[in-house]
Amino acid sequence: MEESEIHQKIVLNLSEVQIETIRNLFGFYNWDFDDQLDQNFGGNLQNVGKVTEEKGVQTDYQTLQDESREVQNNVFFVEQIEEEEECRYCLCRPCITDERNRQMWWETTSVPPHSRNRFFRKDKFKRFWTMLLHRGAWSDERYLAAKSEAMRLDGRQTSYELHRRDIMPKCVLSLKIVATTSLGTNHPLFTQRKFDICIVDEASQVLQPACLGPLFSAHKFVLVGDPKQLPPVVQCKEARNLGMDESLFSRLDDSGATYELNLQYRMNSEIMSLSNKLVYNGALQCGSDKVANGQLHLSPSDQTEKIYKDKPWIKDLFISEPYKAAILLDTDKVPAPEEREPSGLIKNVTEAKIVYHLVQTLIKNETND
Ligand SMILES: Nc1ncnc2c1ncn2[C@@H]1O[C@H](COP(=O)(O)OP(=O)(O)OP(=O)(O)O)[C@@H](O)[C@H]1O
Repeated sequence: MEESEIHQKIVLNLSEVQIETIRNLFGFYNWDFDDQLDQNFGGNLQNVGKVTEEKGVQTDYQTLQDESREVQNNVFFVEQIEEEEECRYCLCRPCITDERNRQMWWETTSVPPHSRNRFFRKDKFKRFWTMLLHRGAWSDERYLAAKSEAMRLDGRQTSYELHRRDIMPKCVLSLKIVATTSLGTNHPLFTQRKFDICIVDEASQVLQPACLGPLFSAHKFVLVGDPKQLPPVVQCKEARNLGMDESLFSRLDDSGATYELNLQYRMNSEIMSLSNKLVYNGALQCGSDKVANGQLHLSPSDQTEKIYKDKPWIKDLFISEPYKAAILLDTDKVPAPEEREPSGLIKNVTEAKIVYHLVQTLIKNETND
């Protein structure tokens, strides 16, 4: 090992509980350590930056540094209109998170997003919060008062002291409909307000602990799911045997509480009969005659005719007859054997080629269906 590597510092940004644990551990083994708290960031981010910069890794601290430079060039400058009322949440005149005023900061493209924030929403959202940081919002008395009130209101006491997004602008708090993943509901938006109804889609595939989280943010809930589809994926056999793959939907499923939706609009009657015979015991119905009799009408182009000449089996598949709505292709005699790659993945090149030809034929038809 290189000498320089041996003397590298490891610097962490920690919660109080983690600090206490590490102190005890280091004390027990009599190891040296320094507490280096940075007041501005609530942790020792500066040192994280120093250590990882040497290794050429981009860090949040570096991003902040880059952003600070940009701030000097007024990238985060938000025009303040004195006559407007100041928003008590974002401390701007007028409120910049209001949909009408969004363009005042939203369109800035000169700051490259951090690699972890490259998705559109995260990137824009992060810029907004960084901008508030540079406006000194986090140390403003009004912000601190609102923050302690938010902490008082949050019965769940999630780790607020490290969370800069605990104060939501009024316009965000008052959104009527919010979509999220089950695990996304520890976001302050959900801890600081209660919704009328929480609708959990695909609830029969969500683990019970994950499904319960969002329900605490609403007065009523509706679970939407299909217990005949896959249950939650639990890889551990022991956990499965102990019932971990039972969804909240299955647990609460009861004729008094469950309303069955039997009309479907996605398959014609021929395709539906497969599902009905295999799974739903005849309960599924087509929502309309149009759906029941729906067919794909293909208008072969010159290119399709050429494909049909070379591969007559494809022409046979695409005949527009109701009885041809669901076709099973038996590749046993082709043959189309499966191959296992060294990584353990299974592939079937011949079947992939068949799918390729079918898709090509569909694309080359002159149809708008
Ligand atoms: N009332 C309706 N009239 C016409 N088409 C509809 C109607 N309801 C649903 N559809 C169509 O049926 C298809 C399936 O609908 P949707 O995705 O809402 O079903 P779902 O039960 O949520 O499916 P999943 O099993 O994927 O959760 C869509 O193409 C949708 O446009």
